[in-house]
Amino acid sequence: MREAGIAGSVAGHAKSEATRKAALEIGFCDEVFATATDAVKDADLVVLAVPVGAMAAIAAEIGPHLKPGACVSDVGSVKQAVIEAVAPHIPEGVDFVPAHPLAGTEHSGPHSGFASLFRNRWCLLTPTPQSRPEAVAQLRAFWEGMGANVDEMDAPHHDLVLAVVSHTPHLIAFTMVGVADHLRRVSNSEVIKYSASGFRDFTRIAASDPTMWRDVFLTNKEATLDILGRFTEELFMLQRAIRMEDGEQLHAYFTRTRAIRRGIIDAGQDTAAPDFGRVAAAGGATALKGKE
Ligand SMILES: NC(=O)C1=CN([C@@H]2O[C@H](COP(=O)(O)OP(=O)(O)OC[C@H]3O[C@@H](n4cnc5c(N)ncnc54)[C@H](O)[C@@H]3O)[C@@H](O)[C@H]2O)C=CC1
Ligand SMILES: O=C(O)C(=O)Cc1ccc(O)cc1
Repeated sequence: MREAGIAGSVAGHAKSEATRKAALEIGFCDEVFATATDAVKDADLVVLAVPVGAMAAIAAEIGPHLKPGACVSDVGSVKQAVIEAVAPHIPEGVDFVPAHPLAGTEHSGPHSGFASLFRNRWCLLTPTPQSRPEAVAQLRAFWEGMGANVDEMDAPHHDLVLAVVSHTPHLIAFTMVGVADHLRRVSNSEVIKYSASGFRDFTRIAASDPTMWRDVFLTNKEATLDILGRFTEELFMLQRAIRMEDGEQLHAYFTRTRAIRRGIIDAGQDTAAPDFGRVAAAGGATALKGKE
């Protein structure tokens, strides 16, 4: 936001004093507040950036303190649950436009952010029937200003898509690292030493924040279980093919998956920065304040 010049000023809130201090030191925020209610005062845009399971509590806290005409958004990895948690606390005259930038790392905290994080990455907006088109357009411009490509979809579809492309793959990575850890015949040092890039990426993903991922699976339960069920069916089919030494089936399967990968095109676009006002960021909630 700051690099793109789309924030007049950024106010932040995080519960931990160390996080607030770090956010100021690295220039992530112009000011930090010990309470979310202070951070959102006079903010034009408030971005909730807490684990999905903590969204309801922070929305309830800030609800009565939001400026009329403000827009509330979030970056949660699951969207239906966030809408259910946040929407009841949004007062009349304040917009709520849920969003999910598909960008991040296994690291957490203010030091994990960097200006190019969202460049050429997708940000999915899942407006509710109550989200005014003007607010949706403004939030789109906000994310495009940081270099993101923006798409809109409804929240249930978002949650299903993410179960396929992110949530279930993360679960598989967590599981595979757990399996390697249990296998006493292969030491942890051998796992690290000899891991090819695929498994190394599993271990990177397995280092992601446990609270965040617990909340993702608890709140996107149905879609994750649906995809996981399909995954295990395919896995059993491949397991059987290996047992039966059915090379033809294995080859046909891998030929199909290779074609899918080759069909995936990385399309990116840079967009112009919108003219945004003053931004207030909260470790847990980020708020954009009036242009000064
Ligand atoms: N890390 C990633 O790669 C991505 C994360 N997300 C989503 O963004 C959100 C935030 O994740 P990160 O920024 O990675 O986490 P983070 O750990 O860097 O920041 C989370 C903040 O929430 C605060 N917090 C935690 N529990 C809280 C509670 N009960 N009440 C109030 N504050 C609380 C923490 O103190 C911290 O300041 C999550 O909903 C996550 O699903 C979305 C895209 C990518
Ligand atoms: O670290 C990775 O590879 C990620 O996939 C980061 C990530 C985590 C959660 C999201 O909702 C979006 C992106």
